[in-house]
Amino acid sequence: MKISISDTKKQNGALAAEAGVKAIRAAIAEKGHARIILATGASQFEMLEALVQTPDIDWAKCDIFHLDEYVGVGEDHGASFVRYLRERFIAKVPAVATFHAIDGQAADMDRQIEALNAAISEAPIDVAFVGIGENGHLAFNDPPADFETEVPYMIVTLDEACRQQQAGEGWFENLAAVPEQAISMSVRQILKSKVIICTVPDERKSDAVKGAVEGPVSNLCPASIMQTHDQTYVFLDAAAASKLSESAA
Ligand SMILES: N[C@@H]1[C@@H](O)[C@H](O)[C@@H](COP(=O)(O)O)O[C@@H]1O
Repeated sequence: MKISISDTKKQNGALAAEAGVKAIRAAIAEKGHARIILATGASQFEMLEALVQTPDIDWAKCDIFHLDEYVGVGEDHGASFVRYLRERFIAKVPAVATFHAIDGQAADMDRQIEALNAAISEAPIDVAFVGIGENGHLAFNDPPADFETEVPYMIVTLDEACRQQQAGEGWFENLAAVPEQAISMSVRQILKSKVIICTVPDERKSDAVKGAVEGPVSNLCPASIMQTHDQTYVFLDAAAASKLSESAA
């Protein structure tokens, strides 16, 4: 893992976007297109703002894969991650080649997952933008996460800490309103990305960041698995990095 620590969230997001853009441009230069995974959540706000403002990215040569979504949540809901990606990314860049959105209300969920699995398995992913949850989750793989399954997308059960974070961030009225299941990209699929750009601002993430960066690789802190990936870049603001040892900070 390569760690970057910025004074502010804004600067952190800008640096994360810049690193991601480098990987996107390299993929387009090398093979004519880029395959990109996008995460959602509060942690991605500043990175996405910087990403969509970056000039001269040939978005028509980019395939976008959606990292995770709540089961039962449709685009009319304020917490919908598809809605988030449409508003904060798709609407702000020229047309992309493909956008593989996850529909939380798909009538045939198994069929949707099969289609997503087929699409993402067609070719390697060049860059995955991810965050880390307060409970250390990677996408919606809560602890203890499945580090083994090779299935690209699957239905997962959310733990209470994760559901509390979502309610706490204001995406839902209260804990009871947060779905108990989600469709998530698997840990192994995320690790298949050539480059991983992990953007994590905020003090409330500082324990999870310490576990992910300095703790043992353990499915009790799912994000720690990124220590085993050779091109993971972790972008922290000072608050998120505040519990790291002196040497890291
Ligand atoms: N499912 C989302 C992920 O896409 C995100 O990367 C991560 C960090 O969360 P947040 O950005 O809301 O802090 O977990 C969320 O629950």
